Order: sequence, then structure tokens, then C-alpha cells
Amino acid sequence: MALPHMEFRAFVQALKDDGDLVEINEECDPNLEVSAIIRKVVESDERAPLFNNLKGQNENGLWRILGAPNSLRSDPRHRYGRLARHLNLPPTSSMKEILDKMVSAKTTPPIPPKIVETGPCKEFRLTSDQFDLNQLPSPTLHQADGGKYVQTYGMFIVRSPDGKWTNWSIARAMVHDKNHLVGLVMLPQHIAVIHRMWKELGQDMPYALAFGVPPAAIMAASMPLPDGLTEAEYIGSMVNSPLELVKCETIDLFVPSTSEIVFEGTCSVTETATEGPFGEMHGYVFKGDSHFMPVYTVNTITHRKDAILPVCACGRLTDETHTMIGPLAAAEIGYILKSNGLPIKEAFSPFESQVTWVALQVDTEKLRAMKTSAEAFCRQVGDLIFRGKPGATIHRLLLVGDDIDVYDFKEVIWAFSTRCRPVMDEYSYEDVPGFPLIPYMSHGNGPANKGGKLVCDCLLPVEYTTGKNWEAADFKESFPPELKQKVLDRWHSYGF
Ligand SMILES: Cc1cc2c3c(c1C)C(C)(C)C[C@@H](C(=O)Cc1ccccc1)N3c1c([nH]c(=O)[nH]c1=O)N2C[C@H](O)[C@H](O)[C@H](O)COP(=O)(O)O
Ligand SMILES: [K+]
Repeated sequence: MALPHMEFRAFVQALKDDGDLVEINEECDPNLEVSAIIRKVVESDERAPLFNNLKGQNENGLWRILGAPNSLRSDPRHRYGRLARHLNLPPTSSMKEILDKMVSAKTTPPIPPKIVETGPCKEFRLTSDQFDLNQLPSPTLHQADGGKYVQTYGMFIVRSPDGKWTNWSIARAMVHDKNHLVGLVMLPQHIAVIHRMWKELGQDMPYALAFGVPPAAIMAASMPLPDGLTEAEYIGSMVNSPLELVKCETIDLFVPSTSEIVFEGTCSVTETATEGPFGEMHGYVFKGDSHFMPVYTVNTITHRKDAILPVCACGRLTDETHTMIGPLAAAEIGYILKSNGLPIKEAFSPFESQVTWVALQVDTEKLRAMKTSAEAFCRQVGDLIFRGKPGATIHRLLLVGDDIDVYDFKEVIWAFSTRCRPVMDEYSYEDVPGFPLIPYMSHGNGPANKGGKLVCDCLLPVEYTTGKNWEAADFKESFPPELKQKVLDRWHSYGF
């Protein structure tokens, strides 16, 4: 068996070996029961549920469901263990180590994928008359959802008409009828950019939707990597070995050969249908909140025996939309700022902000050398991020000093609450694209797709000029080292 980051089934085995999997063999109903269990799991950082016995499974075991594929573990020492297993990192890895790994391939040469003749994803093949997406165990995730969201953790594979750019990304899709999906295709996402290219040609866009892909691939699929970059090559470089891809049956695209399930077909550039409502990443489902989105025809399904469909039952904290979308955008944002010469050390999207914020740790010594003003610096950061794609889902950028650990929300909210004077230290952006999924945008008082963004300066004025002129009134900073050591050494003998 391959390594966990390179084959989904090996990844599931690794979770089992880690004691991070609960196999449920009694029959479960994909209509809400499965998702209710997953929601309870992700709201308590419980072990990932593998549903082996779903109502509606077909004679070849199509399909089982793995819930919470990339959510959190309750043991603080292994908090991000599931994410670490996606990248062949130790389960004790920190979010910093995980995100550093995701940007590590920025400076190494791409490694193109290797095409293989066949693979496990070809074990079974169903033509469109041999399956009905409503009969297969497509899950309904929230009672107010507009349909069965079968696609929440699969990977869309689409290619520009000139064949130069193959984009891998996660975008949701629900069952429309026995052979059709309808899915969210929304700018500035690359799937929408490429969809438009085909639309201009007047041709439907060929797509593959691969479920249960190599975990390292799904991480890159969820990251806003640069326009034109082919994720397969980036991932190859990141894991330092070529991904193995196999040709689709009916279209000229390639999928990871060990994928659990592959849908193949075309995405219409003319036909739309109602998509949503959907219990979304910010934790809300608004009744009747549906939009017209493109229709995907599913021509063929190929799959492994007893294939596993990974499912993200998203909503309130903490599921894959929080552990991946915000942090991976933060990683790209941090990289962009650094490569533009700005003195940024770390970038993270706090879960507690429902991943609508990114906190940026500033190297204030380098900042002081810039002899810049707060306004100029904040505008430089805001212009670079809010006018670009990686910042699309982020509505607040918080600039914090060297003493603040951006991976620790208690630190971030302390700096924000005490060092950022409301309004005066905040720089607004009303003329940039907004993220319409956030309720104060979609159901708020202003335009849903424009503005509502801030750069919040949580650096005190001295941090721009002469440096930190305070001591934190806490154990760490308000006592001499030898006294602190004495207290620590005697802590138990005091009686604590
Ligand atoms: C991990 C995850 C990620 C997304 C989504 C979900 C999960 C689990 C689900 C399916 C659960 C929810 C869904 C959303 O409803 C959340 C969302 C996020 C961002 C934009 C729109 C919707 N979604 C999604 C998403 N991108 C979207 O274009 N429609 C999507 O449907 N994303 C984010 C998307 O993958 C990232 O932005 C990538 O950078 C996209 O790749 P590039 O275009 O940059 O190459
Ligand atoms: K991507």
C-alpha cells in the first residue's frame, strides 16, 4: 500500500492505526443521519466516522462514507494530526509546519505527473444507464439544504481549452437528477475562470470529479495557488515524487489512479439549475437561498470496490472549511506579502473568526527600518491582498507585532482588543470584491459582492518608530527570569 498522503485508502488505514477512526457497521441513512453524526463529531473533535453500511449502497459496495476527513483531533498534542497525515508529516505537527509544507513547493521545480495505463479507480465502470445518483447513497447534510450534496470533498479537474492549464479544486455540487449535478461555479475561483473560457468558445466544459484522491492533492486543490499553475505538478514537487494519473474513459482528462470514485462528464456553459440552499462554512443555512448555477452531466462513474466517498458536513466550527479554506488562503497570502518584500513573518486564519480574518505577524524591526507610516503600510498590505484572488474569502487583515503568536487566537484577540483603536486604526476597502457567502454580505445591509473589508492595525505607534515600550503584565514578562525559574521549580512544593 502507498503512503497515506499519496493514496486515500492508505490514509484511512493510517487514521485507523492512529486510533482516529470509528467504523460504523450498523446501517446508517445518508438522509441526515450520517451528517448528524458527522456534525456531532466535528463539534467535539471526535474521531473520524467511517460508515461501512449505508442505506442505498449498490451490489459493489458503492459507496461508503468517511466523515470529517480533515477535521481536528481532541488530543492537543495531535490537534492537527489528520491534516498532518494528508502531508506525510508527524501527527504532532503544528499548523505552522503544515502550512510551511504547503508553500514549500513555491521554490522547487515542478514535477509533472506520470501517466499510468490503469489503476484501482478503474475496478468498476458504470455508464449513465447503470446508475441513478438519487438511488446511490448521496447524503443530505442539513435539513434545509436544497439537495443531496454528494460533492463536498472531491476534487474537480478542469482544463483550459488550449490544454495548457489543468486546475484542481474543491467546489461543492448537489444531485440535480439521476445523471446530473448542479454546482457552485463562482468567480474569482479558477473553476469559474476556466468555465468562462469554454463558454466563450460555446463548448461545454469537460470535467472529472475525483473523490478519495491522494490527500496531498486535496490540500493543494483547496489552496488558492497562482493562476495558470497546474496543481498536479506543484504537488509532485511538494511530495518529491510524480503523482500517478490515469486517463478518463470518456473525456481527455486524467485522474489520480487510486481515486475511490470518479465522475466524468461535461459542465454546461448554457444550462443552469437552482443550487442551494446549503449549510455553509460560516455556519448558516438560509431557507430559500438558492441561485442558478451550471449543470454537470455525469456520463460515467468508475470506482474501486467498496469505494469510500469523503464528506465534509460543513457549518459551525470545526470542519474542513475551517481547517483548510482560511489557513491555506493565509499561507498563500503570507507568501505573496513576503515575496513583495513586506516584513511579514507568519500568517494564519483564526478558526474563531470563522476563517474570515487573517492575522499577520509583522517583523517590527524591519518595519521600523522602512520608516513608513501606519496608513502607508496598511494600505500596501490591503492593496496587495484585497485586490487579488487569494484574499477573496478574507474580510479582515490584522497586523500584529512580534510578541503575538498568530496561531493562538487568545494572543490575536488580546492585541486586536487593546492595540487597534476602532475606526482610527482601521483602513476600509469598499471598492474591492467581497465574499458573498458571509451572512453580513449575502443577507446584510450592503452589496453582497463588493466591499466590507478592513485592514486592522494592531501595532501601537511606537512599533513603527522606536519599538515596544511596554511589558505584558503576565508571568512571562513581568518577573525576573531567576524568580520565574524558582516559582516553576517549587510549584508542586507550594502545593499546586
Ligand atoms: C476545503 C473546501 C474548500 C471549498 C469548499 C468546501 C471545502 C470542504 C465545501 C465543498 C465543503 C464547501 C464549499 C463552499 O460552499 C465554500 C466556498 C469557499 C470559497 C468560495 C465559494 C464557496 N467549497 C467551495 C470552495 N470553493 C468554491 O469555489 N466553491 C465551493 O463550493 N472551496 C474553496 C476552494 O477549494 C479554494 O478556494 C481553492 O483555492 C479553489 O481552488 P482555486 O480556484 O484557487 O484553484
Ligand atoms: K487549487
